[in-house]
Formats: sequence, structure tokens, C-alpha cells
Amino acid sequence: MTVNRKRIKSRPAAVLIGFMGAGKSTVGKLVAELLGVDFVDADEEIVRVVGRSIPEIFAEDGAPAFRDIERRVVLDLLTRGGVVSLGGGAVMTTAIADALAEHRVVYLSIDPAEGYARAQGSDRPLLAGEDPETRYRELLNERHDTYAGLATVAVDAGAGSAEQVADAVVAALADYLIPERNFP
Ligand SMILES: Nc1ncnc2c1ncn2[C@@H]1O[C@H](COP(=O)(O)OP(=O)(O)OP(=O)(O)O)[C@@H](O)[C@H]1O
Ligand SMILES: O=C(O)C1=C[C@@H](O)[C@@H](O)[C@H](O)C1
Ligand SMILES: [Mg+2]
Repeated sequence: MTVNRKRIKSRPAAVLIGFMGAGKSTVGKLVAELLGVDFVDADEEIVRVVGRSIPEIFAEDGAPAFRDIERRVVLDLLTRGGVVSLGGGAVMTTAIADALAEHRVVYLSIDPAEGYARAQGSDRPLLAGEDPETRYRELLNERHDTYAGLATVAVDAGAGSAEQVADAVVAALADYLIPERNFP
């Protein structure tokens, strides 16, 4: 799926979005290797800047404080090069969604059963409640249209290994990586 856009900034090469467990961190690193550019994961950058884990930030400061830090970190990362993978909820922050309109955005879509199987048992704070599988499905439903609406290209992250998904991302991005073809 492609979305027409007026103009795409030259940097970063690509910004990966999608729900928890889709593989943004894993596939983003592989895409960067294929393109020969740097990789940065926004969640890891938040942990580095704050000096605490994401569950600690949620527990000690609360979700709004996490989103505030995330907004500042992500808006900064969008001014740099390479491949940037965002946290699963970053697109729900209006300033981030607005900024993404000018970038090459890859939506890694994932079937809820497969995504939950990958994400379960981890320390993701939004899945820490009573019925994490139901919560996973609800949140994915809430966010799907936002992810899809921001996508320059969408790639099925459940179709094959992380390496195969990374190959599919590079193939899907090919036209958009050539500046003259940024206006398909
Ligand atoms: N294509 C794939 N096939 C099988 N397993 C995968 C694939 N891609 C990623 N995984 C595995 O799924 C799990 C979640 O991947 P990853 O942490 O990259 O997701 P994420 O989208 O970054 O999630 P979050 O939004 O929570 O940061 C990891 O254990 C990873 O190894
Ligand atoms: O989906 C979400 O809202 C989140 C996903 C993770 O990447 C982290 O950014 C955090 O756990 C929140
Ligand atoms: Mg991640």
C-alpha cells in the first residue's frame, strides 16, 4: 500500500512504525545494514537519555511523562540520518504524527495472534495488566488506522523471518529512496 505525499525529507532514510512485537527494532537494524546506514531505536534512545528502563519510567513518572520524553527524543531523531525505529505508541502523539507526514514511513503490520505471541512475556508496561492478550488486541485495533494513514509503504511483518521482512522493506522503499521519484 502506498500513500501519496507532497514531499519526503532526505533524512532519515526510513522511519519504522507499527505495534508491539511487529519487529520494528529487529527489522529496523537489518534494514539499516542492508542500506549501509546507521540505526537508532527510539525506545533505546529514551532509555539512554533518561538512564532508566521504560517500565521504570512508566512506573515512576507515569505514561504522560513517558510520552513527553518520547516526543522530544523522536522529534530529535527525525532530524538525523539512518533508519529510525519508533516505539509502538509514538504515532499517537500528535506532534510526532504531524512530523511523520514529511518522512519515508514504513508500517510493519502484524496479525494480532502473531504479534501477541512475539510480545508476550516481555516487560512492556502496557501489557502488564490482568488480560494482556485482550489489551493487545484492543490497542492494535485502536491504532491500526493511524499506522496505516501515516505509511508511505506498508509491509506484512508476519510474512517470513526478520531477514525476509527486511528484504521486503528495502524492496518496498526502492522507489522512494531515489529523490527524483519522491513524488509518485
Ligand atoms: N519476522 C519475524 N519472525 C519471527 N520473529 C520475529 C520477527 N521479527 C521480530 N521477531 C521477534 O519478535 C520479538 C519482538 O520484536 P521487536 O522487539 O523487534 O518488536 P518491536 O516492534 O520493536 O516491539 P516494541 O514496539 O515493543 O518495541 C523479538 O523476540 C524478535 O526477535
Ligand atoms: O505501544 C506502546 O505504547 C509502547 C511500545 C514500546 O515500544 C514502548 O515505547 C512502550 O512500552 C510503549
Ligand atoms: Mg522495539
